[in-house]
Amino acid sequence: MTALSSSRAPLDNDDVEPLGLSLLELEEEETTDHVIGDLTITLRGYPRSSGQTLQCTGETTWRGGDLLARHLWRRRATTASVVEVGSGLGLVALAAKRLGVAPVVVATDGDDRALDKLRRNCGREVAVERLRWGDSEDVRRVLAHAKTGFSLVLGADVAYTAEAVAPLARTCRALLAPGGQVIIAYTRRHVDANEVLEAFADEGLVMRRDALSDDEREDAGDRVWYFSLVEPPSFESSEDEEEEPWAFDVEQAAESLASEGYAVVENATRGLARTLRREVLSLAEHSLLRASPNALRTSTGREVRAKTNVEELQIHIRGAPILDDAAVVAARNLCPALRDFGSSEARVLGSKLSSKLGASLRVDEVKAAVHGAGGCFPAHLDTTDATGRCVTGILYLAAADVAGGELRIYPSSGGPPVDVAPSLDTLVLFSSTTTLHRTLPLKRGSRPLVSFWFSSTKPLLADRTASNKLVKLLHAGDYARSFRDAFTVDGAVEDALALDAAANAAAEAALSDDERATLEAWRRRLA
Ligand SMILES: O=C(O)CCC(=O)C(=O)O
Ligand SMILES: [Fe+2]
Repeated sequence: MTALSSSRAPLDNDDVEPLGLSLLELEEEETTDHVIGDLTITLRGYPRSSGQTLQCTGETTWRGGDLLARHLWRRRATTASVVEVGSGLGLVALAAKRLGVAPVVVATDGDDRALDKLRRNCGREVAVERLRWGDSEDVRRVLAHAKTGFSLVLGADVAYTAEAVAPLARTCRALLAPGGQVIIAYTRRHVDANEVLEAFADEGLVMRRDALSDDEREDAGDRVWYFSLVEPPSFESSEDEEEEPWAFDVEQAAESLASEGYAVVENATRGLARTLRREVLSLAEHSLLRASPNALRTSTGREVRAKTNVEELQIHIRGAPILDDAAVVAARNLCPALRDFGSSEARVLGSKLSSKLGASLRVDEVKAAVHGAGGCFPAHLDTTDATGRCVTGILYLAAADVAGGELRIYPSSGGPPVDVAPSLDTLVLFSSTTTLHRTLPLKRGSRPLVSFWFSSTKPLLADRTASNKLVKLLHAGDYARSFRDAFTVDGAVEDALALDAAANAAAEAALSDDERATLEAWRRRLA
């Protein structure tokens, strides 16, 4: 079984070794009846219990398949054409055909043994094609049955190894017609549901977990769910996708990110910034942005001061649970470039950075924001490592009339702060975990931007925690000022700042001789 085959999860348990195909010879095939509403579908294949030991499990049926077939029966919706990926014995495809879901139904599998049984079960009723996920030749052959793509793409129990999920998602995307729907019955096994959702989102297929009906929940227990598309993906011509969206040397930026902890690029896009600016401003006009949840908090998390004059909306989050939010759905419909940014431009940037940095970056979040008069972020790090976020990107979208509102970066090298004007089409990338930054108060105009974060499962930028302690001491005055600039100062803010000053004094007293020497050299250089 190769990663591209569409056979199904063989094992419930990672500890169970696949015993090899020879075992197939020992198993007796059997005929089983599957009751789908008022239909009975008879299939020949290996008994379900053998799924625990067989390597090739397209030859038995699985609970996700029963459930998906029943879902079609309950749904009673008709459509133009159906394709099933990883059909196995053919239950879902046969149900689709016999329920009259569509005049065109195509069953597929990537595994030769499964295909034999699939062909036998489907007879002349349902067309059967070999489809190895990610294989464009196979996709082309399947698409011969529905020239503009299939209006319904189905898959049951198809997310069985982590490596197979990306080719699966790509294949579903390639088979889908404009305006079509994808329904995946997912069974919780080795691959986390969020990984599946992310892989589909990476292909522009933003899906969510659907609620099961009571009957379905009874059948499915707590291990099977459906995912379906929240919104149709965009179907711009594929040439557009191929075109490089970024107008700068990403390798060079990656180098600077790795060595300095940040990179600043002007004229970063080929016209995208203008479109995004229009879209982000339209979100503000439609009152779809919300007050920033950032606040000044005590070390116990209690909010001391809310953040003012900053409004924002998360647009893309991996796993996409946020799409239950009506404002986000409205925003995504209103703003196609913003909607696609996470799965197209940001993703392209992430994969280019990845190859340079030797890691695998994926888009973790995309957020649109508009900062108004006085809006300002105090000095902070974006994350302290637990979330796996490693790189922050901000694409600034302000017009020429903007004054103030610079991003101030405090380099880990101990050099002077770097101020970046939030001008249209300026992109900043920096280390989310180690680059201390703030913004300066906005004096005139507004400050629209798109910020995004990449995560990685392994650390890819040098750990600068040690030097950052010194950076914070080096800029302690500006650090404190940034809080006064960002929040209306009252007794509680003064108390927080006094605590911070005491913490700095203690940290400075505890420095090693080497650290003290470094800090003093930095101070002399800045003076
Ligand atoms: O608006 C900016 O330039 C930076 C905002 C920021 O630091 C953040 O959202 O974490
Ligand atoms: Fe930040």
